Amino acid sequence: MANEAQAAPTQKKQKRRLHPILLAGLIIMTVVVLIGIFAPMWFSESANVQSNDRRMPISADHPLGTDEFGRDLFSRALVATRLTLLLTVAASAISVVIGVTIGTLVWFMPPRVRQLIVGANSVAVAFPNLVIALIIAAILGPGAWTAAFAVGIASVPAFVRLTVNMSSPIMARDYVTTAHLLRVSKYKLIGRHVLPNMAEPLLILTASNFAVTLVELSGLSFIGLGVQSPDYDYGLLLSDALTMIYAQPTQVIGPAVMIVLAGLGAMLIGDGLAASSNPRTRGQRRAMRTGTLRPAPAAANEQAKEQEAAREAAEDPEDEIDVRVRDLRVTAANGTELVKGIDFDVRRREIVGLVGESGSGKSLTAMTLCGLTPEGVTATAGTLVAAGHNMLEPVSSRELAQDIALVYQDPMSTFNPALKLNTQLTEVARTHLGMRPSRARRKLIERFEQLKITSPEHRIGQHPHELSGGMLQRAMIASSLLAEAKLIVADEPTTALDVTVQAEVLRQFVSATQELDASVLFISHDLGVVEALCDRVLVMYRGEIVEELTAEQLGSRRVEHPYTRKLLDAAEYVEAL
Ligand SMILES: Nc1ncnc2c1ncn2[C@@H]1O[C@H](COP(=O)(O)OP(=O)(O)OP(=O)(O)O)[C@@H](O)[C@H]1O
Repeated sequence: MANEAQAAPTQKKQKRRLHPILLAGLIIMTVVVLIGIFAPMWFSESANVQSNDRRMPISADHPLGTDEFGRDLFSRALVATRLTLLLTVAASAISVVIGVTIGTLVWFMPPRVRQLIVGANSVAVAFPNLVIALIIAAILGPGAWTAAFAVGIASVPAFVRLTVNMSSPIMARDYVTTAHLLRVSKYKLIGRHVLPNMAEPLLILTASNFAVTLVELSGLSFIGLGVQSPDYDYGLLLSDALTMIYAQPTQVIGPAVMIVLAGLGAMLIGDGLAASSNPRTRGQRRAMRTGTLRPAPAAANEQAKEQEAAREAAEDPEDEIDVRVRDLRVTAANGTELVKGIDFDVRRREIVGLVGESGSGKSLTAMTLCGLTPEGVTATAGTLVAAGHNMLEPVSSRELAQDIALVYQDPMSTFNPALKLNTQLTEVARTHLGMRPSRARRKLIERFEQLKITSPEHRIGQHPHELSGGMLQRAMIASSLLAEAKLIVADEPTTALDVTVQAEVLRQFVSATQELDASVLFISHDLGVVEALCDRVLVMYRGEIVEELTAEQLGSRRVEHPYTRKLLDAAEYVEAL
């Protein structure tokens, strides 16, 4: 208990910790913004008033020297920050507002018009932003705000694409359909249901795009299409410096450093946001760093003995253990015990079913086993070994991604709607197994064929919203087989499948796992499926494993616990209907 009490405040403190990349980006960006606010107040005179100290070299008075009019170059680089930031913010706002508006409104247009707009947008995305910005700026003529407009418009297609892809699965959700039927106005529908559900990826794109916008605006000013003298931004300062590059090369330092600093800050914020929102890394941080998963407060030597036994078992070829769980407890924030000290093993090549009614704790067990303890709960265990890894100690995400594959219950929320299937499903194989993209693609097509996905070559080039729920579920199973993991944890992997394809998909799934020598923890409500598929079955009831059965015992109905009996009776009743 003392352990628990001590851990709680630490947990609270660590929960607020930002991702290090995001923190670095925010610090850099804060410095740049402060420069933008205060530099024009403090350095305006030395930056703008001409003096006789012309072309002075670097000195204590002039850290970057002076230009041909005697103006301090250090001050000019700092003062230029405000206009540069203002123009970048304006351009970014144009891209976001117009892009998101078009991307959401297309869903209220007739299908043909929508296809036309989405098609035209795909063509626009293929053009480099800078080329589009140059054309618009050349048509509108030179000027700071016309350059901001041109650069802003050039990034609109990227936002349209993201919004269309993100909003597509949201528009198909039941609550949106219901709101539509209830005649909720389209603006309310967008504001209440669509935009909040895609705020995170939009924020990531906005931050990353900010850096690109800043560089493009500087580029336009550099070639004379952006900010015009006597105003100046980083681009114009660089342009002035270029004419003096041989006589006074130090003149480029100020604007160059500032462009890099501001761009780096924005990029790091984008990357940091993306890393924080990645479920795999986010789960790992929660599990490993926030202390939501920790060793049970048992006697330390007892625990060490258990873990040693688990390691030995894993090394013994006669008795290979892929999963060993001892005294796993999951507790909600209000103190309710959701999983109450369960024990089980899964041996190599074994398929173990975990059955139980809704809310019995199956998913919590599976997620905690994979190091993905959900937010709001605390897990403790005496031993927790998954795919040979001691999950109570930090395990690298690379090793986890390689050795444990997860098939989630809800395929719709698992996929990134902005990426094509090939890109996201082959990610682990490419990045962690070092597979060449062409090989990963070929293997994915083979797995799609094995799982009866029609036109696999065409399907892998599609976005998730273009596939049905059942197809996505099969695609997810296919990707779990691609990584050649040692342990596959499948949480209701066939719920969205038609019964006619379910049997065939499960057969192929089993034969693939055998071919890969993988062990499987298979979670299901369906006793029939579990009976046909699994070597052993664990029956879970209100957070406890109440009975463990072999497939044979289940088949011959030799069960003891009244709850298992009830489950069987219910399954037979459904079959008889
Ligand atoms: N993050 C959480 N915070 C608090 N309680 C939770 C959390 N996740 C799950 N629970 C609760 O824990 C219990 C077990 O949930 P779990 O998702 O493991 O059930 P399950 O057996 O997998 O059910 P289902 O088959 O419906 O998915 C439920 O009462 C659920 O409400």
